[in-house]
Amino acid sequence: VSRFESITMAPPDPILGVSEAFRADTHEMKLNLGVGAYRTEELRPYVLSVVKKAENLMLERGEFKEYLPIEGLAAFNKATAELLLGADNPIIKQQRIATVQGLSGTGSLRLAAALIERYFPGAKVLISSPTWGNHKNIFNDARVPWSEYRYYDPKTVGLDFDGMISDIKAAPEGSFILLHGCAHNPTGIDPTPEQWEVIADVIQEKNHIPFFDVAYQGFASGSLDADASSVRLFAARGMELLVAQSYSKNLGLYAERIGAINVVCSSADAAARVKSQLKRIARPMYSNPPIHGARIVANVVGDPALFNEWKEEMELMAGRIKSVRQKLYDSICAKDKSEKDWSYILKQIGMFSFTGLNRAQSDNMTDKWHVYMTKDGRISLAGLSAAKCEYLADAIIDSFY
Ligand SMILES: Cc1[nH+]cc(COP(=O)(O)O)c(/C=N/[C@@H](CC(=O)O)C(=O)O)c1O
Repeated sequence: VSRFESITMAPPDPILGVSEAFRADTHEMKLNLGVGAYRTEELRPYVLSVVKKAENLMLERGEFKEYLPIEGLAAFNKATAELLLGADNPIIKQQRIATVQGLSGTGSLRLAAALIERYFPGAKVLISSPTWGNHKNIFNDARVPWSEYRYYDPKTVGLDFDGMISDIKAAPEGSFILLHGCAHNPTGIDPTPEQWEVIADVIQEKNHIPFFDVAYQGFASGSLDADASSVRLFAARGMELLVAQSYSKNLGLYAERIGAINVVCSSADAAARVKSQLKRIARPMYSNPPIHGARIVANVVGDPALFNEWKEEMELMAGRIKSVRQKLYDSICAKDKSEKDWSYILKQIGMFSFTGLNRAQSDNMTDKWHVYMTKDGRISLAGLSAAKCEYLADAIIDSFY
């Protein structure tokens, strides 16, 4: 008998497991709308041209592969903080931000969770209901207690703002409030600028700590600055806050695992101490981060021509998703003879559309139509081509009724 007899088979991941099922499907019309990964109109993965240019530059230079410092590549850490807050943000000059390169968004969230577990015993993290599927795993494994604040209102397929505010108000003082900086996953519903002001008010009133997950900066609206406006609003109020960043989507660096955890503190001294403890957590976890993705980001952001070309490519990617969102909406409306109001599909922003399909209806999408999506009713528009919108509209209407 094996010594590992007690280890049972783990269930497939709710998001990454969908791609596994998709690959196993041989049906010619199969469509993968599961994982949030950008695809071109031809439904192929997309390597941004600025990434290829940066990599050619790096090859020509023939750079070393020595260990990075525990906190990561300095040029990357500088660039990522400036992208987040704006290069001229006084916080940066005052050295009040602790930035540590992380293993993309997930690894950065995990570092922050470990810091919370170690230095805020008993503190809770409030996460939106629903939220990105891996948030609960990250805090569970880091042994950080969490609870949910209301976010999605199924009646309006919109934001339950009053519920959100009252749940944040009711949380124990000094809780961490996990907020999606832009392009909320899975709902695609973001607070308005006015609502962000109220969210900041209640977090300040209750002495909570804002904790942003920014995985789509520049990818949601096409503008790096617009997508960072929620974070910058809180920072401008002088609030201390945490921000996890990812370059998986906006620079297409998914498998390079490049991101960062940023902690904005009220003093440079506090930032230095926080950074030192983040390093102490990272060293036994993975020692130091991978260099390739960090160099790509630093090279793209550091070269004005590449930086501008990146912004153009982000607008292109965001533009394709917006147009395929519109085309899906038009296809559904043309086919659906009922009075149902599908406009929520248009109002949502970012990579995803929250269709409102329940578990059984989502199963029908897969079992009958070979459309792969997460069981919470989320579809990744990044995996949809204009050519497939009619087919998807048929599948959605068939599954809804
Ligand atoms: C909100 C959010 N935060 C963090 C991540 C982590 O991404 P990373 O590659 O670790 O930087 C993702 C990824 N979301 C997509 C992929 C995934 O589930 O890992 C998704 O929701 O499909 C998010 O949607």
